[in-house]
Amino acid sequence: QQKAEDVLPYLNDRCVYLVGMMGSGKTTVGKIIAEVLGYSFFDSDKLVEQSVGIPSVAEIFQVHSEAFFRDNESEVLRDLSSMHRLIVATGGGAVIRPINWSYMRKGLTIWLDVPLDALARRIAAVGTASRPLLHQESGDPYAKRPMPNLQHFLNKEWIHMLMLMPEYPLKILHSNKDIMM
Ligand SMILES: Nc1ncnc2c1ncn2[C@@H]1O[C@H](COP(=O)(O)OP(=O)(O)OP(=O)(O)O)[C@@H](O)[C@H]1O
Ligand SMILES: O=C(O)C1=C[C@@H](O)[C@@H](O)[C@H](O)C1
Repeated sequence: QQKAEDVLPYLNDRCVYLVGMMGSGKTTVGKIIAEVLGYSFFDSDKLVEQSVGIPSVAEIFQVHSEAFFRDNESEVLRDLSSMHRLIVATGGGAVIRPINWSYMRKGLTIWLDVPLDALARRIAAVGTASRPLLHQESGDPYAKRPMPNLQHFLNKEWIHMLMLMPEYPLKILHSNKDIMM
């Protein structure tokens, strides 16, 4: 609570955008930070699903296209950028479009950095059916296309902070909120 009180004046009601690779923990971490700060939590993928009326990102890619999903994602991020006191877990691919940077830079952006092998383990644990980018082509999509990994974005001035996320047993992650701040 003390740390939250230290951070809140610095944030000055700005939104916090969590960015990073698929499975890096944006939702998990975002909900904890929102609870600690007393901010509202939003998941931009979920908002796109609601606005399009299709219940999963994988289905939106299938029924329409990735470009359609990205257009809607940009609209969602634009709308969120005029709001305050939100913690936003963005989609793993949101950082690909420069227009999204201009929305997110109005708040504070935090890149969650997780080693690739940990990401692979997490994604494998829940299966890849809900991961459209892993189904687009054979081979390793993280290697084949310009995936939003840290090397591409570290020098961007709109990434304000880097949070190195070690593997935590989830019980510890949720019970010791101090490690987030
Ligand atoms: N620090 C952590 N240590 C161990 N497991 C974690 C950690 N953070 C998240 N996880 C686990 O990794 C998985 C992915 O987490 P989460 O859904 O929060 O990621 P995300 O970045 O929001 O993913 P998405 O690409 O779906 O938006 C979940 O099963 C979650 O429980
Ligand atoms: O899981 C996936 O494959 C994806 C989910 C969304 O976050 C998208 O932003 C991402 O580009 C693709």
